[in-house]
Amino acid sequence: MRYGDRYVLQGIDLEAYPGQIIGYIGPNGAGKSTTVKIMLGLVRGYTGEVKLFGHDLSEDAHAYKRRIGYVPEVVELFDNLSAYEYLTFVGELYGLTHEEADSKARRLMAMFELETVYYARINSFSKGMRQKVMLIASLLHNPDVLFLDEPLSGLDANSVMVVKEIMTQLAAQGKTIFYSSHIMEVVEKISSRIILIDGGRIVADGTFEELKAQSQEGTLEQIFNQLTGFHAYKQLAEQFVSIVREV
Ligand SMILES: Nc1ncnc2c1ncn2[C@@H]1O[C@H](COP(=O)(O)OP(=O)(O)OP(=O)(O)O)[C@@H](O)[C@H]1O
Repeated sequence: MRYGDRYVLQGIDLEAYPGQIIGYIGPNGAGKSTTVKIMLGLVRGYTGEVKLFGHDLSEDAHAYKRRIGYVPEVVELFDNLSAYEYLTFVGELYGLTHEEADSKARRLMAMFELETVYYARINSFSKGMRQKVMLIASLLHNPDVLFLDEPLSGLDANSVMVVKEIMTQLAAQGKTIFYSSHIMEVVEKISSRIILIDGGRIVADGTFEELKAQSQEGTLEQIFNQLTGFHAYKQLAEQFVSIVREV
């Protein structure tokens, strides 16, 4: 995949299966979001083959989109709508009736203790509340594949535990979850498979135990640093602070 004359993905070759939670990680700008956007049909112009549920993406975009859920990293849209309006709108886009979407959305909001703000505008919500609304929106239509970009961002400690457990249970029921995050501790614990990309290429692909054995490092953070060739964090921080202190 290239933007202009710059290649941002260079031969990403992977297959994902039902029940996998794939921690899709890499440094800023590595190409994670671009991969996800290609699979969602949001960007075109790539070369190579992308198949979802065994069908090439170019065949019938509409049919497979109903089987996908997506939580984007940055949520700015639909701020003027209430949670009720937004969730029923999304539910209907995915083929639910208004009543089905409303009933499901209302009950899922209540599970996150957000029943009292169901009719409030999203622009009055905290970051964590918005994140919960986005998670509900991505799941209303019971998708088979989920793309989650920093899904725990802004969530408090209790909600983090609930959402992690929801992901585990969804995967146990055969859903495939693509999980992009920079929080290595969570990726390490939750993923059944970890794919590390750097500079548009896959540099590691396996279970945490396999990656650990290959790299002889103890934590995913250390494996990440080793495989992306980054060791100089202390010096970098020192230089940063010394510039800050120049006045
Ligand atoms: N629309 C675009 N036009 C031009 N270049 C782009 C565009 N979108 C992304 N890029 C470039 O493609 C590269 C990969 O970006 P991408 O957003 O996929 O990275 P990422 O791994 O998701 O990063 P992050 O961890 O920061 O979210 C970056 O160098 C970025 O500048």
